[in-house]
Amino acid sequence: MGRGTRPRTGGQRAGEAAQPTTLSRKGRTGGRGERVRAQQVAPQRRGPGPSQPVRGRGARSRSPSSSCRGGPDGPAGAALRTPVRPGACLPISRRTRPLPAVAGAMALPGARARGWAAATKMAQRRRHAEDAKGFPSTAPPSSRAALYVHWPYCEKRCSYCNFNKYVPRGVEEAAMRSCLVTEAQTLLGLSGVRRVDSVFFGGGTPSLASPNTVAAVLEAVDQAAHLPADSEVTLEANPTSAPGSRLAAFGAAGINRLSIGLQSLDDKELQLLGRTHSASDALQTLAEARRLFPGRVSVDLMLGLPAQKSGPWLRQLRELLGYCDDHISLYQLTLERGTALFTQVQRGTLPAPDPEVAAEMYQEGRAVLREAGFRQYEVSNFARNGALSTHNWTYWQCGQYLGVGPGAHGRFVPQGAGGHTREARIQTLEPDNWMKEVTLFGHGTRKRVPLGELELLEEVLAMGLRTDVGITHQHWQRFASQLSLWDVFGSSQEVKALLVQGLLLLDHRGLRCSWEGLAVLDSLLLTLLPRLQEAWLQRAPPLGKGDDQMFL
Ligand SMILES: C[S@@+](CC[C@H](N)C(=O)[O-])C[C@H]1O[C@@H](n2cnc3c(N)ncnc32)[C@H](O)[C@@H]1O
Ligand SMILES: C[S@@+](CC[C@H](N)C(=O)[O-])C[C@H]1O[C@@H](n2cnc3c(N)ncnc32)[C@H](O)[C@@H]1O
Ligand code: SF4
Repeated sequence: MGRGTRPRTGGQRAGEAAQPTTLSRKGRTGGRGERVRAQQVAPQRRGPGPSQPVRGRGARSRSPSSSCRGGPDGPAGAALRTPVRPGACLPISRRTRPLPAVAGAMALPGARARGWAAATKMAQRRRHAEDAKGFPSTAPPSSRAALYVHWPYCEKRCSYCNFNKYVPRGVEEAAMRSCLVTEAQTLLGLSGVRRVDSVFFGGGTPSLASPNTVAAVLEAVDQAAHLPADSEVTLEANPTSAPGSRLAAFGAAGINRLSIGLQSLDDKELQLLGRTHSASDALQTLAEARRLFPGRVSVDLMLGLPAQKSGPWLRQLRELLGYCDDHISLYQLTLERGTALFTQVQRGTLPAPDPEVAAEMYQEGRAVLREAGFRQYEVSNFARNGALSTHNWTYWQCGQYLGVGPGAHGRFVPQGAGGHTREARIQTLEPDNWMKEVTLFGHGTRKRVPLGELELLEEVLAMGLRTDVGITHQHWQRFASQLSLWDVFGSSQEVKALLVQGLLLLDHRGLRCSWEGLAVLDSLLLTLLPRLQEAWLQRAPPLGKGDDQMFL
């Protein structure tokens, strides 16, 4: 099938948790407002607006998987117009408009003043204490979770970025640290989680935070739950904010995996993106990171920039192969309304990125990585030597995760809320407001949305198919014990057509995309999601409340 003959897409936007179809459903949030307040959620100010529903016409034409991290993202229909959208890793996408910088705060106090010794000591204490606790590694899913921590500050606004980030004059780091610790403790308590399998410090630019802050959060997590020494603990690092000595201090604080925002190996492109680093800065950081965290360094590389051509980009990728470690993420640029790049393209001072060229880059790029021994384990993510990101894997497998910090997202079953219903949560976006709320309530949750049965299944489908293993029968049954994958998809003629075209596989293992299918996942979901909705509505009535699903 030639290019352009079928709707193509690939995934979601870079760097976000691919998830909640739910938080973004119009009409669902309104009626819950009162209940939410009654549940003592911190007062709402503003935040991500409602996004497109998953069902209905608008939703069909956009990719559910494109809503990756904190809010609705790309324009409706982007999934059809855009050939591939590799990118994002987390659930919700965000319509988080960057808010004004925090004014009048002091410059980086905290760790720099205190030195790294405290951080190192804390990390060591954590490691030693764990054996004594004797936690079973086979804790039930309801008592396990991943934990995301959002550091909302950056040195400078990149021209393309619409994440929840702020460029302050200074940061009240001690206050921020204390609030992150408090919120982590509160959410761990609310969730009843007793074991944290991974922690991810994302942003913003968490490599601007002090290692003391990272250590304090990890210490709190370990005390409130249990953080095994071999848990994956990732930090996103920007090249210019992460010299070797600082990276080492993060290692001493408990970080054991780094995700470097390299973005490009072309200085002109880096300038266009408004990055503060050069290609040589990026390579130097990468080399230092590999020395300190061998086998546990990832790089983000962007594609589909205005005027970018496939040949030179592939040369960059090949060059990168000479320097990189065992994990690479390829993120297609999403032109975000409200960013400098969007305005430049809108005014015609820059050409719009060509989706056909981006599709070509993605297809050829993934082939290059395959040849180099990388497994494409997810739409945008490639690993060799088993270096998959376990944190992001939890999101794709619809495991529980807690979101700590301004604008963080989480999904977990709150204890004491009368049962097993999983909730999507989003924390208040603006850091000062979030800190006030954490101080008052112990957390800055601004929205809680219980996930309905069908919504959860839609997520299991849309998220699971992003991975190369797809959805096994066993995995599906954890969420839908009375509706098998065969029941849902086995008799659909439309699904059969996708199987015949070799885009999808449904067999004794479960449902998954083929290599070709993974690159056009969003278009497959246009068929699969409605089929799931139909089958779910026609299913035999459940025996009793909660009998047909486990919401874990
Ligand atoms: C851009 S991805 C980069 C991942 C990187 N390529 C890697 O392999 O580690 C950032 C990750 O942070 C997490 N994340 C980002 N924003 C988040 C948010 N607001 N709430 C929860 N998790 C978030 C997700 O796990 C997402 O995959
Ligand atoms: C939000 S950043 C946070 C980490 C760090 N500050 C950095 O810049 O690498 C995480 C990733 O999201 C990607 N990203 C942000 N906005 C994007 C967009 N509009 N399109 C594609 N990728 C984007 C960045 O390139 C980066 O690799
Ligand atoms: S440094 Fe990262 S989070 Fe900050 S503006 Fe740039 S891309 Fe966005």
